[in-house]
Amino acid sequence: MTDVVLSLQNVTAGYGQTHILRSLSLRIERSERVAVIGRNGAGKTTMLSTVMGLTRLHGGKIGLGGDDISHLAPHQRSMRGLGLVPQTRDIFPSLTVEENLTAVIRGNASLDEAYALFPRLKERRRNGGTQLSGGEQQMLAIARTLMTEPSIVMLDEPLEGLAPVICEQLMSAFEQLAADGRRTVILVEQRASAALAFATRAIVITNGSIVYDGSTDALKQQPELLERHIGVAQT
Ligand SMILES: Nc1ncnc2c1ncn2[C@@H]1O[C@H](COP(=O)(O)OP(=O)(O)OP(=O)(O)O)[C@@H](O)[C@H]1O
Repeated sequence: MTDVVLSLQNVTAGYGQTHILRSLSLRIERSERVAVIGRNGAGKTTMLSTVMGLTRLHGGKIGLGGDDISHLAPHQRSMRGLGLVPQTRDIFPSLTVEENLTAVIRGNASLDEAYALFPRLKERRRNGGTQLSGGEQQMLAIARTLMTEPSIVMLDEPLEGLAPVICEQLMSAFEQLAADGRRTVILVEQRASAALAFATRAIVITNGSIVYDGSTDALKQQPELLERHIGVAQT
């Protein structure tokens, strides 16, 4: 039996009158690890922001659990378990690490859990957002989203601009997030090789349309498809 937690049905969305996503459909099941990959400008960020309610939906439906959330505001989607870690990180620069976390904490979320995932944040808990390195800011952005107790965590290019050693730490944190099956993780990444190593399912987007949706293992067996839609340099 399938347990679909997130569904997009013929979703068309964009900015102003411009359509970026073109009749996009997909169904994601509980505890899946999904990589969304594609070239710059393919529409990956637009897909996440449309799911979160931050981009205008021109047509189609978005379902969360059994409910149609197409017309809910972003905070209502957050209350229902959607969590987005935006590419822009959006931490509060004038607050300390701990204040950033406590400002959004909800339900049973705990600082201890966030600090266990990112011990570096505990060391830096009294530092202001602007005093953090890029990697620490990314850790804080992720931890902050976890404070809202999401059942679906959407990460938008979390590795962008970070040193390889930090990327490894973040990838290991994503493993922990997904490990116990409590959360569905959707990872949008330019670094396709890292995303494909993490995920069991891959979605490739080109020009706002899905050109591949299937297992990562099967995708890895199709280098010509990867080259055409992502570029060898990105993998
Ligand atoms: N706020 C906006 N207003 C108008 N057009 C936008 C806006 N944000 C993105 N776009 C356009 O939408 C298209 C898809 O952009 P999007 O950011 O979703 O792509 P992406 O696959 O996430 O790429 P990247 O890896 O560069 O972030 C691009 O043509 C982009 O220029």
